[in-house]
Amino acid sequence: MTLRFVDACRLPNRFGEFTLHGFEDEATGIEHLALTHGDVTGEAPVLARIHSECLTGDGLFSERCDCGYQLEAAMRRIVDEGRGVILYLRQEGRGIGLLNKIRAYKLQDQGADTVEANELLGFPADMRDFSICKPMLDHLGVRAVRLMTNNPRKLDSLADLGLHIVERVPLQVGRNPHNTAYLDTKAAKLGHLMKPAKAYRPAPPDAQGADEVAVSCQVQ
Ligand SMILES: Nc1nc2c(ncn2[C@@H]2O[C@H](COP(=O)(O)OP(=O)(O)OP(=O)(O)O)[C@@H](O)[C@H]2O)c(=O)[nH]1
Ligand SMILES: [Zn+2]
Repeated sequence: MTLRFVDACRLPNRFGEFTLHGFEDEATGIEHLALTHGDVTGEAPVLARIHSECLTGDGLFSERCDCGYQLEAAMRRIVDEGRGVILYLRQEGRGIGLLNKIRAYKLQDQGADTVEANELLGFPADMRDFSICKPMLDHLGVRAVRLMTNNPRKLDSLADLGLHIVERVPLQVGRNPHNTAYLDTKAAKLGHLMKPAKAYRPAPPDAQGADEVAVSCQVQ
């Protein structure tokens, strides 16, 4: 794979001031993004999120998954910390693509779980390839990361690809009545490290944002 850096620009958003970096994987033509906040170069490990595209969760506010909540929480934590990086990888639907994810969601509407739905469509449970991450982080000058994730397989894949991960930072947010079964399947079948959840309680009226939703919904 060949990574080509295209350009970077300011990206202020409602959480803070980010720089948006655009890349192309020349082997596949896929465009990937990185968001940085503060100075991410140097020896000190950087708070990082490697986020797989989820148009439905990240852009359309879907409650079927936890992706949008995780993205928001990651941005808030990075801004609170003063520095950090998010790789936004264009690997929608754990790599099966958006239209196949819609097919998989329909099968889940009919009773399949998230793993069975992929398999019924002829795909493995997870088709993602994380090999672009190391060259992206190298380009940004990131040498070591504290990675926000609940997925131990992702940690193993990234470590095998040469990423220096000094710590896993849990990122358990956004449980709600529409994604409870999905999150439980991720824990049971895909090995995600999830603390047990209490029954869902609505967030208090003054709670805003992903972290607050998590606090109101999950056992700490
Ligand atoms: N095929 C498929 N993909 C899904 C489904 N729900 C979410 N996704 C995709 O799953 C990807 C996110 O993966 P997750 O397993 O939620 O999380 P992860 O990135 O492995 O682990 P974390 O770092 O803990 O978030 C995104 O690309 C979503 O589009 C689903 O039901 N079927
Ligand atoms: Zn999602």
